[in-house]
Amino acid sequence: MYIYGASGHGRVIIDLIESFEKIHGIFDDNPEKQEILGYPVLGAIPNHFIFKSSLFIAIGDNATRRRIALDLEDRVRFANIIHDSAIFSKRAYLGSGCVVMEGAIVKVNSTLGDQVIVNTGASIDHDCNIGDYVHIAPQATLCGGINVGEGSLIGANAIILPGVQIGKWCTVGAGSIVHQDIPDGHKWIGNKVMPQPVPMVVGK
Ligand SMILES: CC(=O)SCCNC(=O)CCNC(=O)[C@H](O)C(C)(C)COP(=O)(O)OP(=O)(O)OC[C@H]1O[C@@H](n2cnc3c(N)ncnc32)[C@H](O)[C@@H]1OP(=O)(O)O
Repeated sequence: MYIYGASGHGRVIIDLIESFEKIHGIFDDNPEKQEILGYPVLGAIPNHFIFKSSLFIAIGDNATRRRIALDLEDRVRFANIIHDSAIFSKRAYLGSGCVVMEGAIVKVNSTLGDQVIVNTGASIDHDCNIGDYVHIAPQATLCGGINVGEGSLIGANAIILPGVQIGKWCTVGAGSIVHQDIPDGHKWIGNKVMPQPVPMVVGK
């Protein structure tokens, strides 16, 4: 597997996979990144680089992960990573480029889109629909029947009550309790939605 991204999330992914997966190379556009956890960083991906295995985009920022995935989707297959300690229902589904980290749970009839991060100990209960480029942060709890739109961040330890619909490119603050639907592009902090939307990601 190749890895794109040599910052914090890159370290997490290397640490997660290196015991069972050969790392063929690590890329990062930032020339100052020369080394990560003892592995050399090869710089940006050259234009005509031929990948001999799949790639994982190890970038936590949802909009950046989306941009890179759209740039590279015609050139390489994206890997999925599900840690051994995660519980991923045999009746749950996922796209490509996703990671389900240590102790996370994805239950029956739930679906992850592409490039989704289900971080450490997060719990996605039955019949949830998680859009592309979403990040469910550590220990967040999604009850049953929740939709999370493309690009949204569910902060650490947030709780989303059953059936809530969260729009695209929303942010839910750490530790929040979300009891109502959130429109596209809005931020929710604590127990209420903020009045002003944030700019949505459009185009490539
Ligand atoms: C492995 C990992 O690290 S994965 C990383 C996962 N990331 C997270 O879980 C972080 C999620 N992000 C947050 O919780 C952020 O604080 C946000 C997005 C909710 C708010 O960010 P900003 O819009 O920059 O707001 P800002 O920091 O200016 O705070 C605005 C107000 O909300 C308060 N506030 C910020 N976050 C929270 C929160 N989670 N809960 C309650 N209040 C909060 C601030 O104290 C401030 O209050 P004030 O106006 O009375 O001073």
